[in-house]
Order: sequence, then structure tokens, then C-alpha cells
Amino acid sequence: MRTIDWVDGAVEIIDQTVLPKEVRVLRLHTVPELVAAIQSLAVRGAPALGVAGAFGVALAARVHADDPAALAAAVTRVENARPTAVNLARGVRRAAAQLHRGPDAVLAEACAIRDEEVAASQAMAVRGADLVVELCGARPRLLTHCNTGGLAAVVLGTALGVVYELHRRGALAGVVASETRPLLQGARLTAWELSRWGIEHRVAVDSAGPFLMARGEVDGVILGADRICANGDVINKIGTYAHALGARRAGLPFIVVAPESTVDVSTPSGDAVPIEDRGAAEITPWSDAVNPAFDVTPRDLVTAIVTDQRVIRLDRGNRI
Ligand SMILES: CSC[C@@H](O)[C@@H](O)C(=O)COP(=O)(O)O
Repeated sequence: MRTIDWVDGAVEIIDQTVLPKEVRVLRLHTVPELVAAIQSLAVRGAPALGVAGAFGVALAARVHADDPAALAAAVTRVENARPTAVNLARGVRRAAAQLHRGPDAVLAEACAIRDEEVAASQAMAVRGADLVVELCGARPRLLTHCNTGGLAAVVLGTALGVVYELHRRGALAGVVASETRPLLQGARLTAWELSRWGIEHRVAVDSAGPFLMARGEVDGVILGADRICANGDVINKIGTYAHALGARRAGLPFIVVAPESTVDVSTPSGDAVPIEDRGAAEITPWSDAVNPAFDVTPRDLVTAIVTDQRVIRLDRGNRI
């Protein structure tokens, strides 16, 4: 099942704001509807955002075919809907590069991006599972954070695709899904996807992660990325850095799985990445708040990055 697609002239997504209580399909016909879905996290996760961005340009190209100024403004709105995951701007720019050839060419490019992400998920699952067995043992217990499944990547996913592949091989002893405050992508979305796949798992509060590692309850950490910088710094959901510190202290492998579409060599390091702050309303009605949605894990805490094309062993000095 594709969690985002182009169907009969509209973008169809599974509304991730209402899972797991309800499986609701949303049809998005306009750029404002698509931007609202991105900003509410009805569609989210770096690879899925790349596809959403490209489909957004396809919507804009149809509606504003005769109005170049309105078309440019709509494309910019989609590109700026969220700032951190590089896939969104990248998907938008790739699709927008076809605008001079007309709406059908834009849609074809967006569908190509979708298909590339599907293929990338399958490649990462196999390569990542091989690496996990090498680094974490034959039947590891893994901790993951946020949601990196098909919901975040059209089908299968990045880190969660690796988890699925290990399960398929009979090479998985357990999964801890870190709940992922404040929007609970782990407790709601990852738990839902693991249940659908028949994979046993336990949800833990985010702050339990480093303690579970110290107590010997997991053999490795595997998660995704929203942007991988030229120096190897990894930008991912807030809480990732704490898990990386815990893994280092416990001597555990810390593995990042992301497609090449998330690798951004034009961003030199984590310092240069705009980190979305989602405001106080998401976390407290009583106080001002600081609510960074992502953090920066420095490259020296990362054991390896698995993409659809390669394994980058940062622990061995490999470079992006
Ligand atoms: C395969 S998804 C990798 C990342 O995009 C994921 O870990 C993440 O941080 C998503 O953040 P979100 O704010 O839910 O879009």
C-alpha cells in the first residue's frame, strides 16, 4: 500500500494525524490543502515529504497554467511548508525544473520521484539488514525513534524497512519504539506499522532509551534522517541526539538509514540546518516553550549511514 500517491488528479495520503484510531484517506486537490497537510503532519517523514512536494508542484502546474506569477508563488509556498527535511525542497525543485515542459511533464517527474523512493526503500532494507546483523549480532533487539516506515516513505520505509527485513529473515529478537514526544510518531505510527507487520514491540518513553541501553536491553539503535550534512552530521527527530549519546556510553552501534535523496552535501554541517520550532501549543497550554522538532547528532556519534546505494562507515573514517 502506498501511503502517498497521485490518484485521479489529486494527491491521496493516509492522514497521519488520526492514526492509529482511524485509517482515513485524504484527497488533496489544491496547493493550500497540500501545504496544510504538510504543516499539520498529516503527511510527514523526509522521503514522503519529497514526494508530497513534487506532487504539490504538479497540482500548482494544473491550476496556474496561465498565470506564471501565481504558479511561482504556489511553488514557493510548497517548498517553504517545512524547513528541515531536505527532501521537501529537493522534490519541489526537481518537479519545478519540468514546468517549462508543461503539467504532464511535471507530474511524470513527481511520479518518478515516488517510484525512486519505493526502490530506495527496498534497497536500504536489504543492505541495512546485512549491516545490522554484522554490527549488532544474528538476532538483535533494536531501538528505533520516530516513524521511519512506509508512512514516512511511500512504502516499507528506511530504518523501519530494515526492521521489517530482519523480521522477514527471522533475524529479529525485539523492537523498542521510542514514543517520540510531543506528536508520538513512535507510539502511534511506528507501533501501528509494526502491529500490521506482526512484529512484536514495546513502546518506551523517549527518556527511557539511554537507560534501556545502559541496562543491556537493546543491541543497537536504528533510525532515519531528515538531512545528512556533508560532514556526516545527522539531522533527525528531536530525541535522536540523546539516543546517540546513550548508545555511545553503552558501546552500542548507532545506525542511520536514509535514501540518497536525504544526503545534502551542499549543507556543510548541522550548524547550517534550519531547525523547525513548532511552537508552544503542541506541548503546553500554560507557558512559553521551546519546541525544536529536530536535533543534530554529530558525526562522531554515528557508527554508519546506510543509503540505497552505499554503506558509509563513519566509525572507520569513511566520508559522505
Ligand atoms: C524515513 S523518515 C526519517 C525522518 O524524516 C523521521 O525520522 C523524522 O524525523 C520525521 O519527522 P516529522 O516531524 O515526523 O516529519
